[in-house]
Amino acid sequence: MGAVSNATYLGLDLSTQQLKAVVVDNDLAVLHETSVQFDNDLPEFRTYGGVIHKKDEPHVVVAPTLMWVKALDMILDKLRVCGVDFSKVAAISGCAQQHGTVYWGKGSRNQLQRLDPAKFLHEQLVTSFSVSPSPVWMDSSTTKECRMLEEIVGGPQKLAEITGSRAYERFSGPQIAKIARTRPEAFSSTERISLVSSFLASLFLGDFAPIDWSDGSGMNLLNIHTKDWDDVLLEACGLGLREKLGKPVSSSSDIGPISSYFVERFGFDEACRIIAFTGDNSGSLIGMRLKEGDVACSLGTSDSLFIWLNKPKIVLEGHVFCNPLDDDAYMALLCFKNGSLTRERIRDSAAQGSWQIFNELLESTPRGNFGNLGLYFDVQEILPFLIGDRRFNKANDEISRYSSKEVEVRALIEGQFVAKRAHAEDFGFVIGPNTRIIATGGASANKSILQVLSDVFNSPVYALELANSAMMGAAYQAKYALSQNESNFDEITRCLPEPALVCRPYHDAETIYKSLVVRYRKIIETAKNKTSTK
Ligand SMILES: O=C(CO)[C@@H](O)[C@H](O)CF
Repeated sequence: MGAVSNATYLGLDLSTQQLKAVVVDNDLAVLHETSVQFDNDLPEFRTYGGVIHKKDEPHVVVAPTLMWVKALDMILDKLRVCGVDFSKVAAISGCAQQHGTVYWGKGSRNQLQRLDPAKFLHEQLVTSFSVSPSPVWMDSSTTKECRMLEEIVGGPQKLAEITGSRAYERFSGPQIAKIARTRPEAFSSTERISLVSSFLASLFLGDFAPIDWSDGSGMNLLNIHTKDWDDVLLEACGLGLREKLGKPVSSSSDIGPISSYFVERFGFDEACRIIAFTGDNSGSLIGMRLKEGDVACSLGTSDSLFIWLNKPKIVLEGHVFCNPLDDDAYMALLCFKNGSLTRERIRDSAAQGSWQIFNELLESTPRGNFGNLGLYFDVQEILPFLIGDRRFNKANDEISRYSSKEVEVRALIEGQFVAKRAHAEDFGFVIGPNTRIIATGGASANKSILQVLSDVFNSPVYALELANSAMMGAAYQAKYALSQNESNFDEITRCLPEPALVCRPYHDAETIYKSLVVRYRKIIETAKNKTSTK
């Protein structure tokens, strides 16, 4: 079918809380967009924020694999009811929450290859998974496996040099190693291990889809220089892992035709191509059309900062991933686990659950918040590795509560962004006079929050018309991958509007927040020392 003028492209984002889908035309304009919210639309799975926190196993966080399958059944029917003509879709790509792992049991490939178009996917795949529910990125129960991986290659610095990151609890390698150690029978009966991204691609492909280099960089298993698995790390995690993972591919690979299941059930053209799916942050980098020098700030379930890198660097905090658009480039990522769910907690406790009241409270307090600074970590934070709430007054005494709700609200938002700036500077992000912060994710629609982001980074903040940059990135990748022999990515996306300026920093911002960043560093050093001596 190729890139013909009336072609459309389907992009999906399987994020933590929902599955989102968008159909764009040949000019990448949105024709249809819809979503399936896991908690509300699939209540039978009893998730909160799309995940399940295991009560009897601290730090274990999972998500029902079959819920994701059922969400795909639902979202395609929602698109069909919206009037989408699937026969025009020339290519499909997607992205998904990173690091989560899906374990396909013995015989599941055969099931994928022989799906009955008269039935729902979830009816046919209910027995396909050897491990379910799936461990997801919010899990932090694999510290033992992290230390093992670092030790086997000669330490965290060496692991970061090979895979782009020191070992992190949420990364797929430590997660797989834990399954192999604690559930050896399930591990040995596993035919294929997918990331959440390649799992979703497998459904469309009707076969096991390969892991792409960019999302594969979030596993502590892929050598980001050779773009191949590191055998020492594979063997340390589990026997036969190379075969279970399959060969990783470039993120803009055409991985094959759509499964006949979708042709017969939904009317897709058999010429529709499936493009490799990738991680949600990589999808956002594509959707934001990030330029060198820009800093992307994604404000979602997790918050993340990322930049384009022309070459890798070795860091002990943060991550270097293979670039999803340019096979010779990279991207830097800093991830903060306590994002929107923490903001919603304080919205509910301090602002009666109303964003309007939240914003009024935020705007009623001065920059610097009378010297108060707060850190709010509902779940084990990644950067810094701390958990719990910590509130400090202007004398830097830790206190149990603030005197007013408006101080609490500002302490949350300033604390989240001061932490981001401190860790970004430690990583080597250059925040200078020409820096643009490009905001995306749900909270990027909140101008009051973006004003604090602008002040803390002393940089102007821009936002895209569409907050769902990861989903849009998937649609752009679908078209780009089909057309990359004729046009480069900039040419493909030139028709799109540039990010719009939302706010600029106040003149006093740099003075206020430069000192808050110093204070933040001292607070977390003290807190980490206290935690390590416990
Ligand atoms: O863990 C993360 C990145 O390393 C998060 O951004 C997840 O991808 C969110 F789904």
